[in-house]
Amino acid sequence: MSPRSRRNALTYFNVMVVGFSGVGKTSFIKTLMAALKDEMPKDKRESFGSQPASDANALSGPLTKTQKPYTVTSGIDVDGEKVMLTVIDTPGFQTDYLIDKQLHDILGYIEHQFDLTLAEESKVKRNPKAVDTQVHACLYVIDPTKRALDQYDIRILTRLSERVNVIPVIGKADTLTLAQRRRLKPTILRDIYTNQKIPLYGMPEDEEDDEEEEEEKKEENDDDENKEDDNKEKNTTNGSNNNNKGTTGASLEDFLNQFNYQEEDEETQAFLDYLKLIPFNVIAYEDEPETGEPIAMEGIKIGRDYGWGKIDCLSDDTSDFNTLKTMLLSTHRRILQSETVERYYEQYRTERLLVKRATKLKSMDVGKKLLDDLKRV
Ligand SMILES: Nc1nc2c(ncn2[C@@H]2O[C@H](COP(=O)(O)OP(=O)(O)OP(=O)(O)O)[C@@H](O)[C@H]2O)c(=O)[nH]1
Repeated sequence: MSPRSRRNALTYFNVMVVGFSGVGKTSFIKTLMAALKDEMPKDKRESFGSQPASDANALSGPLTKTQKPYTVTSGIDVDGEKVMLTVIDTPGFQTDYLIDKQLHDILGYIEHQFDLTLAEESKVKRNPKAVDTQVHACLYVIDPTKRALDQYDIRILTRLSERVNVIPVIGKADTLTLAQRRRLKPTILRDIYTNQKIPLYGMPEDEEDDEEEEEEKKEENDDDENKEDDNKEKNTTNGSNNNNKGTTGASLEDFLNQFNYQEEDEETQAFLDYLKLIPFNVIAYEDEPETGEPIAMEGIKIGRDYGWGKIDCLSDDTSDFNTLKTMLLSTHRRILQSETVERYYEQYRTERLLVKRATKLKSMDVGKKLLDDLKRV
């Protein structure tokens, strides 16, 4: 697509926010929408025309507990490109008993969007204006009161990452001191990368299928001169085109230390920047209890007032909110979109086809058996 037609085309980008109850999911979404609204003049917003169905009023008024998933949509301009951003808020996880049921519902929502694409693809005449509702990214908001991920977080993250690009975020980061932030981050990463090997978005993968391993060994024997390159190819990053692999038992920091940032291409640099920052620390704005609007503060549009000090939610000095926003909407958006199609949707489609084939074969077997039985009668 030429840069010009890319500018005119409308692209859909859908982000889901998931986590335990009370970690600040709805507040984060309100902060994101407020920040985007602030960046984009009203007339430009209106130029997007009709928007996909969304619960436009869901974010207005005082904060309440989210009871069922809902979406909020906003047309935004990203580097001259029209993006229809939809954010999906989900009810927070609560008790052990409900976690699997809630997880099942969330995964069901994600899979339903794949089914919609499958149905559209199987039409003789496809709708060129079909809305892309696939979930391109899922922010998992981690409870800042935890010292590390617990078994539930690990279970949820593992299941989610089978279907969607999962990005870890620490909510309410203002409730942590700098030392606490510094301790929590590596602990979370150790669990995700070193101990549990959960393939979240961008995570280096160290598991190779046997075929690949054998091929590499063969290549090493065949061409000694290419040894150095082959070693580099032992690394692969989830969601990236580069082939950089982690080493079993090593930390994410060890993995990152293998790179010479300046010498890498733009996409690898984008991944290195991302991996250095996860899990992102975010702080949501403080709302007026009656209206739900940001509290009024001199010189700060969206922030929090502690009495002893104020913070600007958009300032890079206090949180990673701004960086996360840029990463999602600008530097990583296209990769997240293509990963959704190439990795998750394709995987889902293959699974569905296999199930269909197995059912067909089973019914053929049953039919054949019936015929055989009838012949015998
Ligand atoms: N200090 C602080 N408080 C926050 C922040 N974000 C949200 N809160 C507060 O945390 C409480 C819960 O926030 P919500 O946004 O409703 O949390 P949620 O995860 O959507 O909760 P559920 O709807 O139950 O799933 C509210 O009292 C918010 O004001 C934050 O960044 N810092």
